[in-house]
Amino acid sequence: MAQVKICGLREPEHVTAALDAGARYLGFNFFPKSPRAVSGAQAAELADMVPAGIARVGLFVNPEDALLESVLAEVPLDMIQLHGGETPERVTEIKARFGLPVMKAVGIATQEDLPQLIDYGTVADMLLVDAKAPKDAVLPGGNGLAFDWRLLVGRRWLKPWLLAGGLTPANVAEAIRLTKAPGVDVSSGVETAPGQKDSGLIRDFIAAAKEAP
Ligand SMILES: O=C(O)c1ccccc1N[C@@H]1O[C@H](COP(=O)(O)O)[C@@H](O)[C@H]1O
Repeated sequence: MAQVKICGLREPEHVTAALDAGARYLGFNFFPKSPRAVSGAQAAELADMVPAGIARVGLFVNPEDALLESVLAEVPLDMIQLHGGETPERVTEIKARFGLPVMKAVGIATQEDLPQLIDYGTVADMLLVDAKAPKDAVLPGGNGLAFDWRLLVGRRWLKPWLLAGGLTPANVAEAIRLTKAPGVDVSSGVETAPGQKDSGLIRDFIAAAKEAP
């Protein structure tokens, strides 16, 4: 059964909805330009609601050490998600310095992008296979854009991975069926407007992912 990450949570009711429906990963966004960004204090309150066994993931984009230090001093995260242009060397450095597993996002548009998944698979603990953001996008993820999932058919990576990018309650089962993704990650597909999560959509998404063949 596919595991589910709900990303960009900001409200206690949506954390409860995700936990009750069976999410395995909950994402808190620390990228200031995102409509889903939370402060350390907000995230600490949400993180306290999460039982053992469910991973609290902090999303960062090209973070400096000072940001990681200040967030980790306040929020008990279980994993760091790196969603910018962090190099493999920077992934290794962050893992060593902060002692947490790292999930590295890789943007995919064409098959030329796929070798990055091999490179990052040697250093990251998990891979997040997302749609490549448009060149002029403000956000490097969370844009509700999908890529051609057929690029992933028959591929295997060195590390556990999640599929992301434009997933919704309506298309997630087909995405899992086609790619055989062991897990999926969603942000805008469970929202009614940017940054506005919806408990019903969260439940529908998780149910559809768990029922996927
Ligand atoms: O969600 C955001 O605002 C965001 C900002 C900066 C980097 C990544 C972000 N979100 C991640 O992108 C994937 C895909 O998003 P979507 O479902 O297509 O909206 C999401 O799962 C987050 O991990």
